[in-house]
Amino acid sequence: MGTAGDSEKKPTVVFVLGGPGSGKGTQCANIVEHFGYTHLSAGDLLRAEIKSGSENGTMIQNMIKEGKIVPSEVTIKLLQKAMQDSGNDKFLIDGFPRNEENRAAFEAVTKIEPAFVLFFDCPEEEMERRILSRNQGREDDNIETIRKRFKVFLESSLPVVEYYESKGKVQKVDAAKPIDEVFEVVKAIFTPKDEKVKQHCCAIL
Ligand SMILES: Nc1ncnc2c1ncn2[C@@H]1O[C@H](COP(=O)(O)OP(=O)(O)O)[C@@H](O)[C@H]1O
Ligand SMILES: Nc1ccn([C@@H]2O[C@H](COP(=O)(O)OP(=O)(O)O)[C@@H](O)[C@H]2O)c(=O)n1
Ligand SMILES: [Mg+2]
Repeated sequence: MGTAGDSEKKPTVVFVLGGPGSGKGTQCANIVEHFGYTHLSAGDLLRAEIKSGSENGTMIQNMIKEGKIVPSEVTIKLLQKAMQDSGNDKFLIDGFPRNEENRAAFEAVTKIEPAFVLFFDCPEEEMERRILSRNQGREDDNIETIRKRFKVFLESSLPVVEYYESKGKVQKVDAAKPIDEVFEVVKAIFTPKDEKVKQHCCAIL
């Protein structure tokens, strides 16, 4: 029962990374529908924690407003609880790890290595356009905070992507294309290899 050395199988985790507005949440919803994963957005979990009136709420709210990254201890606890509550064993972890501290702590605490990292690559101007027309009433979707989030993304989050790149674990997707075109590429990444062979055979028959 969760003790070291037992035979309990570790869950499958895919980290979904990309700049603010690159389409992580949008594509995760599509992946859930087609491939039976549970979608856990670190940002959504932090926003729910603020709403719940938790003692960390004010701290989290201030950090999000400034585009800063919340200490991993807080975020990892929320992720672990959501994983347990889901009853599933396949997870898309969206917007996490966002810095080296997030990454190292998650690995140390959960002992889980991601199966791979899905990275949405999108130019900043396009991400800015998308966030400014997102209309989700988010306190951090204003131009001042957006600029700060872009800076944090370049300085702290991209190095995490590079770390996984050096381990050969990154599946990079051109996220500047329309939603359905991005999903075609994403779908191919999640489709098991034997299925792809089958589809290819059917296509040429
Ligand atoms: N490929 C795309 N092309 C145009 N708009 C998109 C695309 N993907 C997402 N969007 C829109 O851009 C906004 C940001 O997408 P979202 O999934 O919330 O990104 P993220 O979670 O990476 O911040 C949303 O309003 C969404 O509908
Ligand atoms: N791992 C994470 C993820 C998000 N966050 C905070 O939550 C904010 C919003 O994250 P998000 O993933 O919902 O944002 P988008 O990339 O979806 O636009 C970030 O700018 C951070 O302030 C965090 O502190 N740590
Ligand atoms: Mg999101």
